[in-house]
Amino acid sequence: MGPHPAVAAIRLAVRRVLHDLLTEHHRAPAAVPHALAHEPSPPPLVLVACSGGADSMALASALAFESPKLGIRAGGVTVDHGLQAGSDLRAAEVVQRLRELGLDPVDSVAVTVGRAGGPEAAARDARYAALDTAAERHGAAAVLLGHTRDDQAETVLLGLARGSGIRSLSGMAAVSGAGGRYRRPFLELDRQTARKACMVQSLPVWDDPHNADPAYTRSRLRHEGLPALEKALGKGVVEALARTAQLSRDDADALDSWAAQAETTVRDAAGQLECAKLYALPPAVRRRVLRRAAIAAGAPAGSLFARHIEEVDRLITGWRGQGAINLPGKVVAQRQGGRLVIRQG
Ligand SMILES: Nc1ncnc2c1ncn2[C@@H]1O[C@H](COP(=O)(O)OP(=O)(O)OP(=O)(O)O)[C@@H](O)[C@H]1O
Repeated sequence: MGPHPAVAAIRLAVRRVLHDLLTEHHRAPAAVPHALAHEPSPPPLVLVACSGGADSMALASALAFESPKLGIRAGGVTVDHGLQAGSDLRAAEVVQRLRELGLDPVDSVAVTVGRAGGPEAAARDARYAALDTAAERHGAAAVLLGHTRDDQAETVLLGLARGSGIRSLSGMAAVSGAGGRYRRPFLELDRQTARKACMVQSLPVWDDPHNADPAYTRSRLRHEGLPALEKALGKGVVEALARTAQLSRDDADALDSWAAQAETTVRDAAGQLECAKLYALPPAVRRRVLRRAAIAAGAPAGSLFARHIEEVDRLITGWRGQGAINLPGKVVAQRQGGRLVIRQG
């Protein structure tokens, strides 16, 4: 008898990603010192980022099962955010569970969570910094994350509520980070399947109380927003939102490359942006050109919002002699004799 369907599903999802990694590894093996150049390159190491929750425990179990069959080394990292009493004990417990699955090396990394951008963003920044460091320390080829289709649907809704265009609707990528380090094998799998896979394999899981705390936006969305949407629109809404993410990502990539090309055609010989040529571009491309120009002038991408770009756009499409527009990073945009000048002032 084969494994339970939920276990088969998580293993298949992980196997696909491991196959991709092996193909990439054989195509571009890591640089080796000259003396070792003739020896076979060591098998790649893949780490699972594990909170101890159902999604990442399911991921760890599937990695532990699939990696030896493909000659891949598998390890794990858990990050202790230090946000709850006893979080160090919980991290130690996760380490033990990962070792019991046969993963090696397994690390627990304690981080200090700052305040920048709010509690969720600060914890995320600290977590990714710790995962980056762990991956580099061990020379890992990839770090697997347990984001599911449900997480993706939540991310799309959060982007939609920000009102900043299709890039923010495109959610999380299956491959991201420096050199494609982060992989999300469960992005097309629902949370229930991951949880079920843990249950049937008798894997103990830890339910993060933050996930149920209504003080957090994502938690409210998970427990109130999405269930209300499902009630109104039907069960397929999560899948539809996840599909929206993929379609939006492709559209956003296409528009970005269009804008990169257009930018070279709207500058004069001195490199200044010509307002008439900007005016002739489709709005979606023009706004991207303006955003690129503002970032090139020194505006930090993370602080540059849709409303900033709309104001700059009005210098082109709604010109009535407005003054200079102040942008984040002390960048100023102003119209001067048919040219749009964007510079740090
Ligand atoms: N403390 C942590 N240590 C290591 N990895 C983490 C930690 N917290 C989250 N991750 C990684 O990020 C992924 C997404 O985490 P998040 O908390 O957003 O989702 P989740 O649905 O609660 O996941 P999980 O059920 O695995 O905790 C996790 O599946 C895991 O891979």
